[in-house]
Amino acid sequence: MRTAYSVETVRTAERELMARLPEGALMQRAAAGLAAACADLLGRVYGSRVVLLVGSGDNGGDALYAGARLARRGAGVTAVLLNPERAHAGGLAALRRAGGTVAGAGQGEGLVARADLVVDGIVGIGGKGGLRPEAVPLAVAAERSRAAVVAVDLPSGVDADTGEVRGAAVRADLTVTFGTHKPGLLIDPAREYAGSVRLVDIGLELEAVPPELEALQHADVARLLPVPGAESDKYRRGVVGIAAGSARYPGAAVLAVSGALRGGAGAVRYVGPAADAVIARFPETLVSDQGPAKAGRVQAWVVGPGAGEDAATVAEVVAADVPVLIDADGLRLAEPAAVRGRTAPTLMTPHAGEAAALLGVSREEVEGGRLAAVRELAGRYGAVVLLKGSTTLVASAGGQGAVRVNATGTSWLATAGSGDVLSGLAGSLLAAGLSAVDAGSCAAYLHGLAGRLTADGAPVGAHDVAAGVPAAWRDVVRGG
Ligand SMILES: NC(=O)C1=CN([C@@H]2O[C@H](COP(=O)(O)OP(=O)(O)OC[C@H]3O[C@@H](n4cnc5c(N)ncnc54)[C@H](OP(=O)(O)O)[C@@H]3O)[C@@H](O)[C@H]2O)[C@@H](O)CC1
Ligand SMILES: [K+]
Repeated sequence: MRTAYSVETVRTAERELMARLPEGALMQRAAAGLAAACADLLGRVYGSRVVLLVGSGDNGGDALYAGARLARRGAGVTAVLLNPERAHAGGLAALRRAGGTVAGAGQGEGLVARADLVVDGIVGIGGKGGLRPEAVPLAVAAERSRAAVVAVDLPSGVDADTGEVRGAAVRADLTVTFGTHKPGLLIDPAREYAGSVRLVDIGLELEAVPPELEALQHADVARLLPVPGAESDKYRRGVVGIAAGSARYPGAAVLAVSGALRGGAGAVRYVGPAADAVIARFPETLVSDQGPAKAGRVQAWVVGPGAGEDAATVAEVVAADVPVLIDADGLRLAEPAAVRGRTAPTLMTPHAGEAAALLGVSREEVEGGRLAAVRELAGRYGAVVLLKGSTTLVASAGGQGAVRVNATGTSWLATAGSGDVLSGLAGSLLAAGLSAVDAGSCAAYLHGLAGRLTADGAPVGAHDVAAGVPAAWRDVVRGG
């Protein structure tokens, strides 16, 4: 499991560790890891041109000490000081001793344009808001230049705790972060600014503290996925009910069923007006022309994909005493009080637009502040909420505790019907006995991986993604 901790938690752990270590030891650990990552990226350090962008805090100190290490290995290192009076004194002295030079902010843009490597030490976890105006031209020059850009701890200008980006921020090829991932490194939009992320262990002790974010890895998903025992029959493996599709949108039903068939349930039961289309494509589906309440036993329901205006079916499913996944039209049609009143687990799976409608805010607000939005929805509905997107988030019912973040997605998954497949898949995992948080996060993981494996750099349709789920599942259980 990969975890990310809030700045407040990092600060507390940092204080405790600093009290036990000689002064400056932590910064030296950070700088050593940073310099090693820079050297790896440069390939040849000797003779390379390195420009350090140095702000007034310890983030700049890390950059200066790392620059000193690179200068000792023969790099030409120049520090551009944004605030010369307040630059880290020890770091500056170390750089000078190693043969590095110092320039004012006015020379920065020209230096950046000619550099092989730019180290962004403008601001780290002490930052508030986007970049300040004096730092913006340097960030722009770094983006335009052919130099590799390495961010120290975080790309300057992004919010460490939320992943929000207000105004300009540095775009990095690599972020070298210390002690733990920060939430912003795993959540869009900030995640996109970070490039690839390298974690440097500086000895912070965080195991006893609850993280802000958790990201499942292959081994975690492999442990959670259902495995049928020798005694299993279809009912013991779980039956998932799909109440989806309409005369207008029969395809949503077909796609939800296609996901459900690959999610580990022993059988898929379909109720709704698209039974013919479903059976034609997937003859193994149990179809019923009765409503959900009369359809026969299921261990979990999926309701909403392509449901159109069928509020009665949504209400019937929401009243069921088994785990329920509510998606798409179902999110709009479900009575909030009925959802809140449920006692069995509920999993809601909105995309940003649907989440915005439920919260009464703009889509941009949800996309810019995904973590707050998913927690808020989970709190309001007392339900597990899976907020879809390039970094899908899953919040526990009530919105407290660690939020799961999924990073297996690919932008090729932004295709019509892809969400219907995800719903079926997650519903199937719910029926197989996973908790709503596990079902949602494992489904997002498999769905993202299936998208990657199937797309392999080319456009794919939602049905291809569903067909790719078994390969993703095998990849996970075989350890990648
Ligand atoms: N955690 C750990 O264990 C370790 C942490 N370490 C390192 O320390 C870093 C944190 O250092 P920090 O606390 O000195 O804060 P930092 O991020 O340098 O910025 C503060 C300065 O930035 C300024 N500023 C604020 N907002 C701004 C903006 N938007 N745009 C531009 N400037 C802005 C603000 O200026 P002021 O408001 O005072 O004028 C203030 O002076 C951390 O990220 C990591 O790199 C490692 O060395 C070792 C172990
Ligand atoms: K930085």
